[in-house]
Amino acid sequence: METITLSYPLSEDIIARNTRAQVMAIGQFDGLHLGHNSVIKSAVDLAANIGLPSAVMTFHPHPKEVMKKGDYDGYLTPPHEKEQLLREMGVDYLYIVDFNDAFSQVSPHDFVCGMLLPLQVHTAVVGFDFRYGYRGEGHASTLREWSGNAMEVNTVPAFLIDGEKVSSSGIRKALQEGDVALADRWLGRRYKITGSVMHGEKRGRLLGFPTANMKPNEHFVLPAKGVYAVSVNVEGKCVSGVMNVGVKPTFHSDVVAPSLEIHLLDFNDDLYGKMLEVELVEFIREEHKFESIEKLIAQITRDAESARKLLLS
Ligand SMILES: Cc1cc2nc3c(=O)[nH]c(=O)nc-3n(C[C@H](O)[C@H](O)[C@H](O)COP(=O)(O)O)c2cc1C
Ligand SMILES: Nc1ncnc2c1ncn2[C@@H]1O[C@H](COP(=O)(O)OP(=O)(O)OP(=O)(O)O)[C@@H](O)[C@H]1O
Repeated sequence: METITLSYPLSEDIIARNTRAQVMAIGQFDGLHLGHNSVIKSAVDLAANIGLPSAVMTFHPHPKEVMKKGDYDGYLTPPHEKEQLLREMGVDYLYIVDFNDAFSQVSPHDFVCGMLLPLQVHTAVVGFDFRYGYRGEGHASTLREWSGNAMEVNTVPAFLIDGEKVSSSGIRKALQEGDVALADRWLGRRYKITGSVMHGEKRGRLLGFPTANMKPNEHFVLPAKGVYAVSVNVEGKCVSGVMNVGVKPTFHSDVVAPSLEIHLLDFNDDLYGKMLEVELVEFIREEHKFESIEKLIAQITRDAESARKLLLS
């Protein structure tokens, strides 16, 4: 797969190199959940059937981040992970459009005529509720119209689970409520956060539970504060663990930003500076302020046992 970054208006270079018609799925696609998969798979399958390359057009940064919408809280799949997942789906070209204030003002007509037609989009594949252009005024139904019938448009029906439309915002909400099972069901895989191990306050070892303090390498959506059973990829090796997402109220009363701390089961190597991929497996409990360190240690011992039962038995 080739990744191409674009900005509006398109440069002469980009227009000149795009000489081949393509089938393009268009959308934000944060999370690449099962609804997104059905749109992208439909584009990949159609492209194969008619002998054209398949493409995905997405936008970065997230429009909600640029437009300072109050409900923006990070990425489910930052660009690097999105790229990897799309490659695995067999997409030929990934176009990442620079989403900025100026681009947010581009009209639906100009998006179609100034971006999709010069990129030789033969068929645009979008979901039933796709919106585009200034204030989201463009609909799937107007794509063909603005192209003067030069472009085909395939609209994919809603992908539902238990009667509900699978959506990125639903997955964000589920994670923020600690509902890992729902997030996983809608994603079609486990939610994963990637980051590197930093030095912490070095208290964990004294408690008998050394922890890797992880700094996410992107602005990921964080799950609800609490304790989770996790499966961790440490340099290609899969290790089970238990993670606390929280502010450690037993020791601090003024911390606001939650930290991510992982205790790996049956593991003793030095992890500082290493990259971890942490998959959430199950929510175990909420974070508490304990009245003594002994009570905290007893609880973490039970947490580690719960994680062991969930992951290793
Ligand atoms: C599985 C697990 C559960 C934890 N639960 C809590 C908790 O409920 N309340 C709390 O104040 N700290 C909790 N902690 C955080 C510990 O207080 C923390 O690991 C310790 O302060 C060490 O921090 P440091 O690595 O930054 O030195 C938990 C840690 C782990 C690994
Ligand atoms: N469940 C779904 N079924 C079919 N198409 C979908 C589904 N979810 C999204 N799409 C389509 O995928 C493309 C990308 O959509 P978008 O990223 O806005 O999805 P979303 O999950 O609904 O996001 P949000 O929850 O943030 O509104 C659009 O063309 C959209 O119509």
